[in-house]
Amino acid sequence: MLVIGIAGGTGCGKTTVVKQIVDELPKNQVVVISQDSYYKDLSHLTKEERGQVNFDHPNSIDFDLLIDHVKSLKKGEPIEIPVYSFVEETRMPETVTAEPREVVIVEGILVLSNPALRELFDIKIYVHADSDERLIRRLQRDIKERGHDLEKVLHRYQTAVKPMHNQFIEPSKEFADIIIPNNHYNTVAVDMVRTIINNKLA
Ligand SMILES: Nc1ncnc2c1ncn2[C@@H]1O[C@H](COP(=O)(O)OP(=O)(O)O)[C@@H](O)[C@H]1O
Ligand SMILES: Nc1ccn([C@@H]2O[C@H](COP(=O)(O)O)[C@@H](O)[C@H]2O)c(=O)n1
Repeated sequence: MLVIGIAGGTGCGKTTVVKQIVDELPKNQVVVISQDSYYKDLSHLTKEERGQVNFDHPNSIDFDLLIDHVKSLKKGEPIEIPVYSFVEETRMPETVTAEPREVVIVEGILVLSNPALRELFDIKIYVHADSDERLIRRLQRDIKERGHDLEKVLHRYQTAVKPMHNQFIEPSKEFADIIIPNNHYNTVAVDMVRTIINNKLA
């Protein structure tokens, strides 16, 4: 089994890069786990209280469960991935079953910042895009897909996203084996990662 960690700031293109990698591999060879699925359950808080949470701090993530799940997959055991709602800003009651596969991809802003999780990765990738580019992408996505308004996105960006990026995410770049520049779509880098995966699997 090959376990790949893919980190990078919000809007850098992690999900897009993962999709580009996975699209070229046989479906039954890959399982993708998103750190976003492991936001802690906040159903005991009101929606307004949940809106005040710093979702970019490592404490907002249930890393213990995420680490347990990666270890289970490595042992060949299936896992029950929590379902997270960005609109409700909490965990949903249902889970999704994921089976172990030859390639396991774990993607999320903080996946290279946690030492115990990092240790489980065979390949560590950091996707880089400049902060202005990421903010533009984030604004478009959060307004369109996550039901936030302009003021909320900008407030969060200034109070949580940017400071946490500088404190935890950007410094985790030093642990990466590969850094993918993604201000523009980077097909060459994606091809190289695919080749590395195919060589490892051969
Ligand atoms: N290289 C790129 N150039 C322009 N837009 C991009 C690029 N990569 C991703 N995007 C767009 O930016 C937004 C955020 O990308 P996404 O892959 O969801 O980032 P992340 O998972 O890192 O938050 C999406 O709308 C996506 O289509
Ligand atoms: N309820 C939430 C939970 C998280 N976020 C933001 O998601 C970002 C991480 O996801 P990416 O796909 O962008 O990597 C993170 O920056 C959180 O601020 C949110 O907006 N609402």
